[in-house]
Amino acid sequence: MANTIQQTLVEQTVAAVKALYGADIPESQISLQDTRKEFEGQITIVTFPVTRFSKKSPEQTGTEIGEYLKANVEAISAFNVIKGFLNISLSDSYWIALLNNTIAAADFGKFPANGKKLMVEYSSPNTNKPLHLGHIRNNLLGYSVAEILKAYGYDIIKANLVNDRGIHICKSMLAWQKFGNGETPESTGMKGDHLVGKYYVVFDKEYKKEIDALKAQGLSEEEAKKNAPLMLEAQEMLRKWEAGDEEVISLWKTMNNWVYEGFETTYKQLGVDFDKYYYESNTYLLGKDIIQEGLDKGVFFKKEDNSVWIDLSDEGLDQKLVLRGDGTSVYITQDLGTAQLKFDEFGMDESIYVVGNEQDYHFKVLFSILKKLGRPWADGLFHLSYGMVDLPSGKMKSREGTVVDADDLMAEMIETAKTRTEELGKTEDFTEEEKAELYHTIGMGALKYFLLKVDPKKRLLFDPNESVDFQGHTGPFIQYTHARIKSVLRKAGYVENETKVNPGRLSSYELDLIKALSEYPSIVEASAKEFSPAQLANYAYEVAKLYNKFYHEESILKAEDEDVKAFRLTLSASAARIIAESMRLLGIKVPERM
Ligand SMILES: NC(=[NH2+])NCCC[C@H](N)C(=O)O
Repeated sequence: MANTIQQTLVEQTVAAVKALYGADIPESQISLQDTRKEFEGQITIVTFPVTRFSKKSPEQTGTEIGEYLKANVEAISAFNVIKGFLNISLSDSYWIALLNNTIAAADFGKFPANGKKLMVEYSSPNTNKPLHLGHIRNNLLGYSVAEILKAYGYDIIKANLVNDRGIHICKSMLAWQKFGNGETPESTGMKGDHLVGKYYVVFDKEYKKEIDALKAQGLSEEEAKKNAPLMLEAQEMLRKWEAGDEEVISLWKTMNNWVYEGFETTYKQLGVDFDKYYYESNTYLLGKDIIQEGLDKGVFFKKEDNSVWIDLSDEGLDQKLVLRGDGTSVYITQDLGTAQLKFDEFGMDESIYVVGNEQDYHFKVLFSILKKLGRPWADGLFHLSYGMVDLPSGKMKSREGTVVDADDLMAEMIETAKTRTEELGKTEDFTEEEKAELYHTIGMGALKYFLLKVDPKKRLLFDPNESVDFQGHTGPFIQYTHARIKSVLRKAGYVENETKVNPGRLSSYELDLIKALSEYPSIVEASAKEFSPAQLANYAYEVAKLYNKFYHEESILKAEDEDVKAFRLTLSASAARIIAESMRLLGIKVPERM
C-alpha cells in the first residue's frame, strides 16, 4: 500500500481486535474509506466486520477501537463514531510532515522497476486509408496505458501491427492505376495517406456503379458484387502480388511509402510513438505450424473439406474456423502466429491488445486457443477493448461524410483552441512561435483529455466545443490551473525544495489538497492495475479543482507570515508537479504559462 498511514491503521486495528477481544481478524476484513464530507475526519474505518468478534453494538465497538487507536497511533488527533463508522482525524502536524517529507520529494509517486516486461500493441492501422477518430481513441489509450505501466515499473514495448497486405490494399492500388493519372503526394500537395485513401474511395464508387449496371442486367446483388470487373481485377492483382509479380510489388511499395509518410505526420501530431513495428506482409503466413500443433494435440479438428476448426462450446462460444480448406489462413491464424512471434522475440510477461470492441469475440477465441494449447504466457494476454466515438451530428463534416479524419479533427481542435485562448486575451507578450505551441498544447489537450476521461468501454460522443471549455471538466481547465500555479511560483521567485516549512496549522482547503496529493501513488497503481487512464484523468481534475478552491480562499503571495507563505508555495509546487505528471502519463502537455 502506497500510503503508509492507511497501512498503519489497518495493522493497528488488527492489533486492537486482538488486544480488546482476543481474536485474530485478517487484514483483508478491515476496510478504509474516505470520510464523508459532512463528518469530521479524513479516514473512516468500517467497524461492522469487527462486531462479530466484539459481540457489541457497532457504536460501542467503534468507540473502543477508536480509543485504542488514538492511544497507539501518534498521527491521530481525534475520532468520532457514526452508525458504526469510525471517522479518524489525523493531526495537522501529520499532514504537514507528509507534505514536507513525502509529497514534496522529487521521487514521490515514482515506482521502482518491477522486473516485468509488457507489450502494448496499439494503433494497428490498415494502409489503404488515413487514420480516423476511432484510431485517435485507440492511439491515446494505447500510449497512455503504456506510459502509466512504465511509471508503475514495467519495462514496456509499444508495438504497432500494420495491416499492409490484402484485397483492401489492392483496391486503392487498382483505382490509382486506372484513374490516378500518375498523381503523387508531390504533384497534388496531398498527404500520402490521404491520396491513397482518396483512391480507396474512388474504387468503391466505381465498383458500386458496376454493381448497379450488373443488377440492371438482372444479376442478384451477390452475383453482381462477385462479378463486377473491378473486383475481379483486384483479386487478380492480389494473386499476382502473392506470386511475387514485380510490377505489383513495386506499386505497393510506392503507395505504401506514401501512406507511412502520412501516418508518421499524424503520429507526431498526436504525440504517440512505437518501439517495434510488425507488418502483416511479413507475418501473414505465420501460425500454420500452430494449426498443425493444435491438430496433433487434439485441440483442433478437421472438417470434410479439410478446413480446421476449434470447438469452444464448452466456453459458451461456438465453433470457429482457424484454417481454410485450401490451406490459406484467416485472421486468427495470423494472430496465433504473431502472438507466438511477439513472445519469442521479447519474452514478455504480459501482452495487451488495444483494439475496438467489434473484435471482442476474436480476442476471446484467440486467448482461449492459446490457453488450450498450453502456452505458459497465455494468462498474461489482455484485450483492452473500447467503444465507438461519434461526433454530434452536423458539428464537423469529414471528407467522405462518414468517418472523421484524424488530421482534420486535430487541425480543427487547434483552431478552436486558438479562438478560445484569444478570447482569454492573456497571450499578448507571446511570440508567434510560443502562441502556435500553446494552441497546439491546448487543442490536443482538449481532445486527448475528453477521450481519456471516459471508461474505454463506453461509447463516446466527442464534443469539440465542450472539450476546450476552460471552466469545465476538461484538459484546458487542468492546463490552465497548472499555468496559474506556475505563475504564482514565478511571482514568488520560488525555488524547488527550499526549506521544510511549518505553518503551525492547516485550513480545510490546505488539508483537502494535501490529502488528495497524498493519493497520487495509489492512483497510479490503480490505473496501472486496471489499465485505466480514466482514473488518472479524473484524479488530475480533482486535484485541479481542489487547488483552485485553495487558491481562491487563501492568500499565497500575501499570506499572514513567511512560514505560511513558504508552506503554501511548497504545496503549490507539489500540486503543479503532480498535475503535470498525471497529464504526462495521459500524453498531455501542460503549459508553463497561458
Ligand atoms: N493483433 C491484432 N489483431 N491487432 C488488431 C489489428 C486491427 C486491424 N488492423 C484492424 O484495423 O481491424
